[in-house]
Amino acid sequence: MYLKELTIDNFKNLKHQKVTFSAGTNVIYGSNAQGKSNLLECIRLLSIGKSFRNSKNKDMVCFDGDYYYIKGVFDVDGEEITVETGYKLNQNRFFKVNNNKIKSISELIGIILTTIFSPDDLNIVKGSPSTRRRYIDVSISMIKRNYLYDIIQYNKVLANRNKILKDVKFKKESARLLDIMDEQLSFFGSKIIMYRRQYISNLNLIIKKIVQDISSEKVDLNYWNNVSDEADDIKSIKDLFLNKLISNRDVDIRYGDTKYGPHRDDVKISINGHDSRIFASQGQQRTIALCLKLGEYEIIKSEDGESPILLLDDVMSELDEKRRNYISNKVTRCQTFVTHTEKEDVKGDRYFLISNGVIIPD
Ligand SMILES: Nc1ncnc2c1ncn2[C@@H]1O[C@H](COP(=O)(O)OP(=O)(O)OP(=O)(O)O)[C@@H](O)[C@H]1O
Repeated sequence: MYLKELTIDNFKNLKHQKVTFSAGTNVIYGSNAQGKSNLLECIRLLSIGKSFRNSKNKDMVCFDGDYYYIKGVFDVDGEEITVETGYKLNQNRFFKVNNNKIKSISELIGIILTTIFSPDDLNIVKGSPSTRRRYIDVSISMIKRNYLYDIIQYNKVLANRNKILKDVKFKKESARLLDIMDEQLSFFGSKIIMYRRQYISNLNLIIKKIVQDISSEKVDLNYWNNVSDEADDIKSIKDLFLNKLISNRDVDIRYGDTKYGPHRDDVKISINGHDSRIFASQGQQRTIALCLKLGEYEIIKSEDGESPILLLDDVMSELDEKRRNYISNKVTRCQTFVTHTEKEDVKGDRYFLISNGVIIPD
């Protein structure tokens, strides 16, 4: 799959422009703060419906404008697919696929596959469990169509359950409501746990191979959750989860919060047998982050049959030659966007200079 043409209007410092790209490697170069990452942000937004820099909608609107609009024309297995998004200040954002409005991001994710490498990937290794959950959830959503829907539903039920738990006027009706919510929470939660367990076990196998190729370290991923250590079929996980919710209900009421469930999940990453959050050096953290992303790329490719579009945001300069070559050899025959300050440093099929928000093909 590849992005053929991108139309951008008022997205951050990128004013109105239409650009066509190569199906191979597109090198986006230019000085600092010219709009290179903003361009990758547009492409990622069309793929997962969210900014990879966690920008809010209003912050993505150009300072002197009141809306932004992005349209990408993609080739997916020979078929042309158009994805559009737009936002006007104080209105709702919209997404369209082939001119049809879609209701939820869960219908968008998985159509245009992308994997992004950015310096912020280090946070997956050293950040909080929620950062690792987000990384895993986006990766799984790309390949499992209903996964994001399950997550959204789970979070809605969880928020309602916590609201009831905190309600000082806890009554008999509240107990009945909690019965219904525990049933729903265990229904959606068991699916999330099962998919995460399968995905992380698969990723762990792939990463072990990648690590061997690029370093002498030993990296291990372990899925951690407080519902079930072993069970990997939905029914057993659901029963275990429901029992925990019911038996812990009094404690949950006391704390006004739900103790058990995938909202507390983590991925424990160890390097040479030690917790990477505490013991990994900067260089080792970078190696792990790179392997996590390469692993994600491999899984999406093998599950979908199509290579995701690769977005390499300012990462080449941080890697040594061995790792740069490894990426280049690994990701052949897929469309790539690489941002860099110097044109000469990166081999590409087409080059684009970005200057003050204007994309100029060479
Ligand atoms: N809403 C906005 N409206 C206009 N400009 C914005 C907006 N948000 C960010 N910018 C500008 O976009 C520019 C940053 O663009 P970007 O992050 O893409 O830079 P870059 O070329 O990747 O730089 P670097 O090489 O330093 O990473 C900054 O000048 C910033 O002020």
